[in-house]
Amino acid sequence: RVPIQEVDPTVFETRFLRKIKDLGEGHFGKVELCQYDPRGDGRGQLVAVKSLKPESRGQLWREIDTMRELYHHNIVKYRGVCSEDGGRTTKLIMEYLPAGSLKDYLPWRKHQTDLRRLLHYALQICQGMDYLGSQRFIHRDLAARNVLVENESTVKIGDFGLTKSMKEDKSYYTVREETDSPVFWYAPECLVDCKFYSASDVWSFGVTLYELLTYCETSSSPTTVFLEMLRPIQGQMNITQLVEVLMAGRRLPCPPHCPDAVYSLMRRCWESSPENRIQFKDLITELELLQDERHG
Ligand SMILES: COc1ccc(-c2cccc3nc(Nc4ccc(N5CCN(C)CC5)cc4)nn23)cc1
Repeated sequence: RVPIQEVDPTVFETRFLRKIKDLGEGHFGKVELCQYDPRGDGRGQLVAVKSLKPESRGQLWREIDTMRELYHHNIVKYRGVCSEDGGRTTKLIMEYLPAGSLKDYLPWRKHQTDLRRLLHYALQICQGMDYLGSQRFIHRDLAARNVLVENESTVKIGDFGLTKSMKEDKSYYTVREETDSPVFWYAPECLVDCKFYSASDVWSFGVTLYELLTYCETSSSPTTVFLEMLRPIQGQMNITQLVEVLMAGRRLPCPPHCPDAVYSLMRRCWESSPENRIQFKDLITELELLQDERHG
């Protein structure tokens, strides 16, 4: 009997990985669209391939180990890894979502996307985040740019570059000096104490909900609005000014045409102290109630 060659489907060979285009880059490295075509018939699957700058290699393995353990309808699927030159460079292979992130998708679909659908996306993000929290992970970079669109009824959390595991039962993660941190998505405790709790992800979700209700348009983005609010006196905005404004109780404004009930949900994500913030499981309940109301 000839033994059937056991092929590990999560091992991708470089020679069959054909780059098609760049999908995005960050301080981490980059994500490319590739076709994996081992049969060479041009009918291989499309995949999103994340590679990191060499100095962040350790980070990529943490990200790979994170994604390997996550199975949820609203989290982008891990496909496998591709190691080159003797494992010195490793790439993370994920399912490819053709429509891109909410920031790529929503501004162009503004007129086909009603409030009910926005709340449906918000609910799915909370379901993904509630699952992430149940696995003792903290995302630390939840924003519309990291939420990917599978189709007009499904979105998935798509980037775990800053996700930290809280296995050793700590309740927060101490942020190292981050290069270009998404400060306008950060809760006060992250800005002041460099501490990231699961409740800090709830704050970021509130900002992401604000982005959804403004259709992810750059003109009304959190960065634009906060910078206007801070109107940097001596030009360059600094973290202290942002903290002062937040400690004074200032928050992003209610987006145009956003119902009070939805804005009050955002405000409950932006409570100054983490323990007073609403949790993802309660956000799910509230968003489901709002959905039913909208069913009429
Ligand atoms: C921070 O940059 C990224 C880029 C891609 C991903 C990622 C991870 C895991 C799966 C996945 N699927 C897609 N799809 C996708 C499709 C289209 C576009 N854009 C098309 C239009 N362009 C103007 C912008 C990019 C971007 C991403 N992106 N993507 C995550 C972070």
